[in-house]
Amino acid sequence: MDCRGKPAPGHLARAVLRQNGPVHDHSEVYAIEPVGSHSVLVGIPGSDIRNLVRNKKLRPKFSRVRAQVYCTHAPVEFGTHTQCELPSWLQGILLRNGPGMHTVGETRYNHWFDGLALMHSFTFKNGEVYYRSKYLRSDAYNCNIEANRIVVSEFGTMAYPDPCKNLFAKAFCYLSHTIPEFTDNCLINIMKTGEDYYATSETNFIRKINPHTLETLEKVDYNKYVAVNLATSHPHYDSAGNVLNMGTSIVDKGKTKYVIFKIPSSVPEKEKKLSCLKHLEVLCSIPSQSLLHPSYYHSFGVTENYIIFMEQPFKLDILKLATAYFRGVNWASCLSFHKEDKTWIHLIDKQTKKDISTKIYTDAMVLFHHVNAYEEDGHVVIDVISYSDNSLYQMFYLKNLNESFEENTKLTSIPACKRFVVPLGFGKDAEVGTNLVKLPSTTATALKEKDGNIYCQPEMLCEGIELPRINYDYNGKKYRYFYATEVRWSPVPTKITKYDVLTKKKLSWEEEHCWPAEPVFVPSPDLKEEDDGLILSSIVTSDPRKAPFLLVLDAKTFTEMARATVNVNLHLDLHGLFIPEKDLNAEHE
Ligand SMILES: CC1=C(/C=C/C(C)=C/C=C/C(C)=C/C=O)C(C)(C)CCC1
Ligand SMILES: [Fe+2]
Repeated sequence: MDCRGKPAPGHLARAVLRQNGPVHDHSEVYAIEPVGSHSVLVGIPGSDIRNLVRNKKLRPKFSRVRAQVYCTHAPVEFGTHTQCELPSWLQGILLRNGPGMHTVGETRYNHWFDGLALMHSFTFKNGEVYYRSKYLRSDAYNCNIEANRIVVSEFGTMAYPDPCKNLFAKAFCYLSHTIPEFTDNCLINIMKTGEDYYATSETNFIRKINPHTLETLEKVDYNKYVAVNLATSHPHYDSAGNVLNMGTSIVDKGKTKYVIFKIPSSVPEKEKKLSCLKHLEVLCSIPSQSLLHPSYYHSFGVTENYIIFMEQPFKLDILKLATAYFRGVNWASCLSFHKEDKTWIHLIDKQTKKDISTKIYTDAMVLFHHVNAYEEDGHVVIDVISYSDNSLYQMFYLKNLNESFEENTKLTSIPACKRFVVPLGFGKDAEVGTNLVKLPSTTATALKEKDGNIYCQPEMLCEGIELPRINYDYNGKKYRYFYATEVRWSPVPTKITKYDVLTKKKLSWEEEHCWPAEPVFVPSPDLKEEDDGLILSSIVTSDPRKAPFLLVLDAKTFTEMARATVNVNLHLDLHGLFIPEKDLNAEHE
């Protein structure tokens, strides 16, 4: 795919946020990009889902936007202005990613996860907040815009690039590769490698971006550096900033395996111009239980000494994937949940780079997000958010997200935060049937079975939460708090919650008509306790009279410190990261 793109929408709103100054400031705000021919999409009121729900017509395009900033104390009502308390140390960029455009010309994607990536940034600089959003100019985006219709397949939409061409020629082209060419519409997250930032999804492609301008840079194929067809968009980072990620290598040299790899955070001085990816190193691989049915996974866990991989029975069917194009079905239909199978818990020893030999398993489940994991007194504690089926993917079909979405999208299983505990001694000398978990703080169990396998049953921590985040300094370590959005029986989050895994108590923020995004924890520079810091979340509003805003909460008390109201339409997004000013390379500005 090498089609060249046309200018497309993007806008920047600048909002002055003065500390201890006037409590509200109706600042001059301007759009910086020429509004292109497709700009009408920028004018969609609110998030895509909100738009669908209210079934609004497209708004006319605009080239100027206004923003207001309100600095508030909690509890607040919209429009209440009190003294601003945004700390001066909050300097940097909150970068976010998610699906943004679901319609191209007359064609429409089927699934919310298909949307063309829209990146967002909130820049905190000298007491001012700047908001910017820009579509990722992926090849998928450029080809679609050029054709004025969807021509690149996404998760829930199979597209047919050239209907006028002989289908057999196309069929042959697809047959010659077992694994089809996947999209580079990197809509899920942002990854940092060294000084570079990438928009990421779950295919073999990532797209480098400029974190200051949100411009799209090189397209990188993981496959050039490591033999993977898929890779997660939830990598881990160690204290030196090295990236640890996992991908699936499908039927390569007759084998399907999960590959764990490291991308170093720096490259030798003489190679300064080269990307860290050139120094990617494979740490180890785990063979898939089945050649043609590898597990699907969205994230994985780490502790000080182990890498944790949950091989769940939510699986990709490779034969279905290879033939989906001719059968006229989407990639999503190649995933299926085998509820009668087990979920295998793999612990990979970082030192020996080997999967521990004991077989550890739990019941069938579907899991997307690991919350955190750590080692304690000879046990590995693994906190995840799991489902009892794959209804999550189902409910994000756009046909369900219409006016009656509350009825259509009732989850048949709600997300549950569960704690699994694996005893590291593996009960070599223990009797069959013994519970090997000796941690007094948990009700999770691990039973030794006749064949030496260990059967784990989790402790339920809480229900109805998704998009978990922690203070990342505690990643892989014993921790106490996580922050998440609260969802009940619908896909739309209505609260942000701080959960204390020790006391099982919750603190929440909510406001009428507010749909919060994933809460990002930013540690305070003089951090003494785990929750010394701020929570940043962008809030989409479901009432058109209420402007969306960036919310700043005190992570300790969960009280509101400030909100920056932006009079442009924010979209519901997926994931992102905060880049502290010290990590920003001023050269790119
Ligand atoms: C395109 C494509 C894929 C895309 C998956 C996506 C886009 C998943 C998004 C998951 C999210 C957002 C989960 C949230 O919890 C697959 C199935 C990996 C493989 C086939 C090609
Ligand atoms: Fe995710």
